[in-house]
Amino acid sequence: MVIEFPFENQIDFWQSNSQITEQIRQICFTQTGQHVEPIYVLANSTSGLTPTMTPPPTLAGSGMSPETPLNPEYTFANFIQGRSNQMAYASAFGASEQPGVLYNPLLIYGGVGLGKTHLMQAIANKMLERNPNARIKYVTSETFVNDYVNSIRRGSQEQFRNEYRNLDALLVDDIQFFASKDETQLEFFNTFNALHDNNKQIVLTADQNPKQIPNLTERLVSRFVWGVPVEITSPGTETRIAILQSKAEEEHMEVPNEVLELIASKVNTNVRELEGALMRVRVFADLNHQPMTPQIAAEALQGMGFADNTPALTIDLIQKEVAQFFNINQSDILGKKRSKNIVVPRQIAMFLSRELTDNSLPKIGSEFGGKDHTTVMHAIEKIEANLKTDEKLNRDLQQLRQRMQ
Ligand SMILES: Nc1ncnc2c1ncn2[C@@H]1O[C@H](COP(=O)(O)OP(=O)(O)OP(=O)(O)O)[C@@H](O)[C@H]1O
Repeated sequence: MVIEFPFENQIDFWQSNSQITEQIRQICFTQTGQHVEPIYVLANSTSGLTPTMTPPPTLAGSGMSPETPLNPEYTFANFIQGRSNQMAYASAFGASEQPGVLYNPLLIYGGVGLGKTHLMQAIANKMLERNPNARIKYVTSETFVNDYVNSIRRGSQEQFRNEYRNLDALLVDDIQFFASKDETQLEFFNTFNALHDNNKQIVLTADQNPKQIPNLTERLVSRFVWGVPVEITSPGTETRIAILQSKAEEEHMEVPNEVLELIASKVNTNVRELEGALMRVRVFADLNHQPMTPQIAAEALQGMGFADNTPALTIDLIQKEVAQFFNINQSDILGKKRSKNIVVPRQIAMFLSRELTDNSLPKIGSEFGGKDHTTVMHAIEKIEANLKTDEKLNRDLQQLRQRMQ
């Protein structure tokens, strides 16, 4: 599938290929309802992007797939640990410290977008940091299958074996696709043994425990679970917030905590969607020339199929929004100052509290620093009267309502 992607207005916001890839994943998911992996991002010269993701050279004539480059951004340093991935992190880190020794094979399994590939590649990146000449091959199981089939077709099995067995580490992503491919499973079994017998590191990922993957031969399953099969599950709320904070920092974005909390509360599926949601909120806010507020975030994520748990509008939230809008402090709104730049926002906040919440006049008064209900009534009448003639007031109120819906 080829997706034409309207870079124009949005290019400023995407500074790295990984972000673009993430965004494309999101778009593919929205359009097709399926998780697909974009292969290459081709950028033209006017887009302002350097085409760093152009296809790497093929191994001419060998029938072997082009090398899949490791993503240098997948490191242990930027992987956030939580209860859901602690074991996987510790085992992967252990494998990177002493490849081929303790955690061999290392099998990480769990649902989509939870960090399996990240950890797998972090091992390889760490190994390369220590020894830039380490021979490491990263493939998906589909690539392994294709390479094997091509080697049969071309009679180049010797070359295939050289390619896959003379390694310091072999990383195979998504081994569930070996299911039902008996000949490939036998070839992989032999590859596995050759590497393992020589204490070379093997790292595998799967979408579920291999014992539950149908149509995998028993001897292969027994090899897969030989070392330490570790599961990654969906991160809890705190870990999701920490991941968002780290992502925002990486991208030099200043995002208020309430916004991160809102995104984390809505997107509880996987980390890929979590990151996509953050980017979506950022782009949405920028395109609308609005600051990132919980309301804007909720609007940006509307209709994306995430949980609708937008916090109910409260008087406190209205006061905060109005204060931010008029560039004053919330304490000014609650206080007694009588200067015009404070009195008008205070009256507006009271007016909106009456309009947008179910609170009574006495309750609103008490939440505005213990004021009497007649003060609230006076404020509401004043705003209603001014709305008949004051265009700016109409515009301000319109914008405030939009922010809070
Ligand atoms: N704990 C984490 N800390 C920081 N980033 C994370 C974490 N978990 C996942 N990510 C990020 O989420 C995105 C998806 O992760 P990754 O591709 O590793 O998932 P996966 O489990 O391999 O998914 P799939 O099964 O779809 O291949 C990546 O950008 C990765 O960096």
